[in-house]
Amino acid sequence: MSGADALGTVPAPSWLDRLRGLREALAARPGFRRWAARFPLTRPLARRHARALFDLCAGFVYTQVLLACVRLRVFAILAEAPLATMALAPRLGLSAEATERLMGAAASLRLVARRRDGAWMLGPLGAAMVGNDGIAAMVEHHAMLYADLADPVALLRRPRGGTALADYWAYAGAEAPGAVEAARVRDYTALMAASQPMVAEEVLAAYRFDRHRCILDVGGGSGAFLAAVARAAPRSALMLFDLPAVAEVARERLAAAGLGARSTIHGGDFTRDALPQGADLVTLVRILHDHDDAIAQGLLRRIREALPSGGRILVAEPMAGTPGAEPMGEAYFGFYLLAMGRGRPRRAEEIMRMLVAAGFVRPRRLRTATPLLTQLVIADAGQG
Ligand SMILES: C[S@@+](CC[C@H](N)C(=O)[O-])C[C@H]1O[C@@H](n2cnc3c(N)ncnc32)[C@H](O)[C@@H]1O
Repeated sequence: MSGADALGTVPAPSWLDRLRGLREALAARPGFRRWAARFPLTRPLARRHARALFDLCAGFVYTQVLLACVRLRVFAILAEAPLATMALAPRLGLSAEATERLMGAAASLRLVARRRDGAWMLGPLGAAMVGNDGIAAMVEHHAMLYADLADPVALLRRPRGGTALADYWAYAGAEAPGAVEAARVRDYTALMAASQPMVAEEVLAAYRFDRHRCILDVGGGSGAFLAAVARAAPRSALMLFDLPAVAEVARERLAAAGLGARSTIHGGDFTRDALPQGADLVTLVRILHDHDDAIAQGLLRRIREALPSGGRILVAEPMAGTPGAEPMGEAYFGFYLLAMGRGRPRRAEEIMRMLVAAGFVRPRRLRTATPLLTQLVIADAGQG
């Protein structure tokens, strides 16, 4: 909420807001914009703004270019070897003309690049997608979000639910999440497992897990994160808690990874059931933002109850207000979770306040290499 009171009266603006107001009032005048676009000192800024605004208007087209590249396996094909249009076209199942059209668009987005001899090679962004099944899976998954966002005003006005994403994330609107059937958790659990390695890499580089005797991953999905933790903390016992249908998948996956003897799997509903005791570290990876405040706060309280004094909680998820990646929080996750029908992105400071309200002490942030992917907050279970 803003600083406005219940009647909507806004307090006097700060001098900085006054300056901003003046600048935007000028920019809102077409005559000033025409002048700024020609005047040498303001021209670079005017061009940057025009480009940023164009990118906002056209972003959905860029996304579809990326989707076409993913569906046609362009990056995997060019990772084998650069190819000329005539050789690439049959691999993509496109005409030479359509291949040129797609590659030209992808080159302008730095997904691919044209060599001096005319052959197509990977561009810097396409290269970053090679071998990263998690990004490709998210690009495919976005087809659903794209459909839900077709009429954003209607989405903002309608009651929750009735969207493709609310149906996909079966727990989001369920009266009794614990009763959600296996068939309804399969797809999201596979998507989470595919995108988990990039998150686990960030978290493991930022925090030492081998100082803990027993680690409980709440909402641990199929165990992809716990399996990565197991390698970094070979002597720690492992516990996972998730909905019963997901817990079954985790049991099989961890057993197949040779971690059956080290891990205990618990099926349940963390909005109602007590969490298992015995861990000195509880991890919550990509969980809190999926839930409204009351559920999220209740979950933190349950975790505090399950931890001994001196135990610790680690929260890892993309957070609002990430410097340099602000649209990822408020715009992307804000609207993704709106379509899903539950939850909201929170700032690290807000999560720290919630942790204190749940009885944790010394909440603090840990630095990650790519805050866009995940930020980290830890806190300790105080006495009592
Ligand atoms: C977004 S996924 C994250 C999975 C995993 N932590 C990861 O990062 O890959 C959220 C997880 O929370 C689980 N979950 C949601 N609501 C739950 C509830 N009420 N009780 C137990 N688990 C729940 C889901 O089944 C899902 O596995």
